[in-house]
Parts: sequence; structure tokens; C-alpha cells
Amino acid sequence: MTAARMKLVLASSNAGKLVELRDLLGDARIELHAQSEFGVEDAEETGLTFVENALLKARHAARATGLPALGDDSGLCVDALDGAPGLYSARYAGGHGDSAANIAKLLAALRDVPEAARTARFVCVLAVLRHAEDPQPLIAEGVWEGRILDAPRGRGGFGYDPVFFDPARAMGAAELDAALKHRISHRGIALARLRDALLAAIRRS
Ligand SMILES: O=P(O)(O)OP(=O)(O)OP(=O)(O)OC[C@H]1O[C@@H](n2cnc3c(O)ncnc32)[C@H](O)[C@@H]1O
Ligand SMILES: [Mg+2]
Repeated sequence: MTAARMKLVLASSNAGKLVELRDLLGDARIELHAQSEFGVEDAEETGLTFVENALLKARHAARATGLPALGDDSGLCVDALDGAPGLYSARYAGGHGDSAANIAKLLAALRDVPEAARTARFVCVLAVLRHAEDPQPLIAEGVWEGRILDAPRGRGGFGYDPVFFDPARAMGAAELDAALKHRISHRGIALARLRDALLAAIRRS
């Protein structure tokens, strides 16, 4: 008997997320497809929480494709900035998805903040909708605690990784081996929490 394979659409235009989530899923029963493969444009991120935006993204992609969809809404919350850039991490410097400008703005905002007060966390909410009207989405959150460096470090990862420091490993996020980042990151934790429910949903479908 061959196990059923499930097509899942990633409701994101972020190439870094696609690479990480494909790696993290690593399951022959799930084929993760970028929404761009189906010509799906970005959803409007009008929610006031990560959960709302993850659902908005997944619903938009599920509606456009007729397939189950996974939304990922994530961001970096910095204590000295009262949680900013937070929900608006991708748009922090105005344009969308310009990591260099976002990082420059963040470092400038924290210029006079000493190391001990540079605490921050990455947050990731993942939401799976089996179809656009699914009233019972699978939702999971992951958090990764760290601090903001005073200059970029390392070449791995994406987004804000070059300025995020993991005190538990005494390394920058962009210096970590990809497999290690996946194990400890906000996204890795969220996916681990979602995984069993996702596989159970496949078995039922
Ligand atoms: O909305 P989609 O299309 O999924 O792509 P996006 O890049 O706009 O994604 P978000 O709206 O969720 O914004 C997340 C922001 O947080 C950053 N981010 C999320 N996860 C990250 C990670 O693991 N490492 C570094 N930066 C991350 C990312 O670069 C964005 O600036
Ligand atoms: Mg976005």
C-alpha cells in the first residue's frame, strides 16, 4: 500500500521560508509547493497578530489554488523597542522584504542600547487550512530567544539572521549550520508542534 501524498501550498513569497520549511517537513508524504508555482500573489497582511496574518495568508492561497495551504507569519520582537519591528518586521524600513535596509534601521534604533538590554525574540506562527473555509485550522507558534548584535555576523539564513545572537550557543543565527538553526529556531519549534496534527490530517484525508 502506498502512503497518500498531500500537496500543500506555502502561502509565502519568502524564498528563505520555503527552503527552511521544505527541509523541516522532510516528509515524503507532503509535497510543499510555493504559491508562485500557481501564480498566487501575496495576501494583504491586515491582521493585528501573527495568528491572524498566518491565517489570512493560508486562506488566500487555499482559495486561489483549491489546495490545502500553510501560512507562516513571523517577525522579530525587540524589548528595547517595545516589541518592534514585530508584526511589521518585513516592512520595517518602508519597502517590502529589503533585509539590508531593515537591518540598518534596526541597528540605528539600538545604537545607544547596551548589550544586556538588547534582548529580542523571533516569533513564528504557522497555520494550515485544509481548504479556504476550514473552520478548524491547525495552528502552532514557536519562539526563539536571543539578542541583537551591534553589527552583522555570518553568511547563513535570511532576513534578520545576521544581527540575531543565540546566547545558548554563543553564535549568531547566520553563523549556525542550517540543520542546527532548524532544530532550535522559532520556525523549527512551530513546525515540530504542528507536524503530528498535519500527518494525522493527511491520514484522514
Ligand atoms: O509574508 P510572506 O510572503 O510569507 O514573506 P515575508 O518575508 O513578508 O514574511 P513576514 O510577513 O512573515 O515577515 C517576516 C519578517 O521577519 C523576518 N524573519 C522571519 N523569519 C526569520 C528567520 O528565521 N530569520 C531571519 N529573519 C526572519 C523576515 O525576513 C521578514 O522580514
Ligand atoms: Mg509578509
